Amino acid sequence: MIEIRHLSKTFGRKPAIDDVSFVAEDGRVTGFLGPNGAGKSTTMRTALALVRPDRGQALIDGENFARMRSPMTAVGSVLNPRSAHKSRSAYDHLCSLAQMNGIPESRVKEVMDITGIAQVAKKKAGTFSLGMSQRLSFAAALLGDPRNLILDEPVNGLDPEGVKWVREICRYYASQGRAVLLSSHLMSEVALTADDLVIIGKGKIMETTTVSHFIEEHSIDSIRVVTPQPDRLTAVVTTMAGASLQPDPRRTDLPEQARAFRITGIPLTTLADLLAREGVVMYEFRQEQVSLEDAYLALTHGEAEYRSRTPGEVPRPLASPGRGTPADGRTAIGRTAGNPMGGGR
Ligand SMILES: Nc1ncnc2c1ncn2[C@@H]1O[C@H](COP(=O)(O)OP(=O)(O)OP(=O)(O)O)[C@@H](O)[C@H]1O
Repeated sequence: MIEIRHLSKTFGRKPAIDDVSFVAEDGRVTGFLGPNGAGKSTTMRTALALVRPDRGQALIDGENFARMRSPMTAVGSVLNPRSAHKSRSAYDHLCSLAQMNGIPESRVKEVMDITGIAQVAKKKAGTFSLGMSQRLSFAAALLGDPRNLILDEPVNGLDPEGVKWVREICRYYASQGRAVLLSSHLMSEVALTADDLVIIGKGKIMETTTVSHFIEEHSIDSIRVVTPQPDRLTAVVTTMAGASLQPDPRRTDLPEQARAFRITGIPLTTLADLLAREGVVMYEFRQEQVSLEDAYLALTHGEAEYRSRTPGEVPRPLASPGRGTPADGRTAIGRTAGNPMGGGR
């Protein structure tokens, strides 16, 4: 069990985490979800005594990591896929970790098989792709057959088979009664893997719940209707108690006179019958579910430290005629607006 109790840490003047508390229970995968810079890594690194907190404490099976006699059997961690010495082979890297921690060499072979890197055992870690490096990090984490796993964005750089494998490893360890704490900024990934959910934004815990409860709470059914008669549609829907209608901004190849709406609070069949009876013309009529990713983004909106913008949202500097400026005064977005994806730090 991993217990995070009232952890706070400020770097310089900036609080990275502020009074963070939650428990990753045995036998469950706990998804630790938050946008970039939310404080996930700081929390995990504090639990592993790599960051000293200003306040609070983190306990693994009731013990402080820094005071553990046999840390590798208590907790395995995947923090940085490129942590192995570049000029060492994967095998030598794992052997030296095993030796330092009193783990038999036979376990090195086992974890290489489990993580699928046995074939590249003699290759230098520096030549590994990001995905292979991530597998090597996992091999190191599993060496001590740990009772707990702390995994910081473990699917980064993995191919679909690797992503599925991480999911299976997490589920397998949880099924054995161990605690798995898994960070991600992708709700879709966490929803497929985790039982419990801790959502963090700007260093503060925003929600602790279970994945199934989050799905139940946030999966709202809506009906998308496209019609050339928006006034008639609005008039019909507003007569229905509990129904509400909003314009749907996703205008995918609509005829000019058509408008798209999202309608909630009314069963699909009731609405279909009503619109047919009233003779409202429809070009499109279908049920949609708000995706979990949308619900999560709505929850953490405003909590992201680094937000990307689409090229259209980035203000264009006024074009002054000169070298490289098209003759008609247009500016080239890619050149003038920087990286439209933003995001990194
Ligand atoms: N060693 C450090 N020195 C200064 N600031 C730091 C340090 N480590 C983290 N921070 C800052 O603390 C905040 C939280 O960062 P953290 O890495 O914990 O977030 P995160 O949720 O893991 O983000 P990401 O998903 O991008 O990895 C950020 O503002 C970050 O810049």
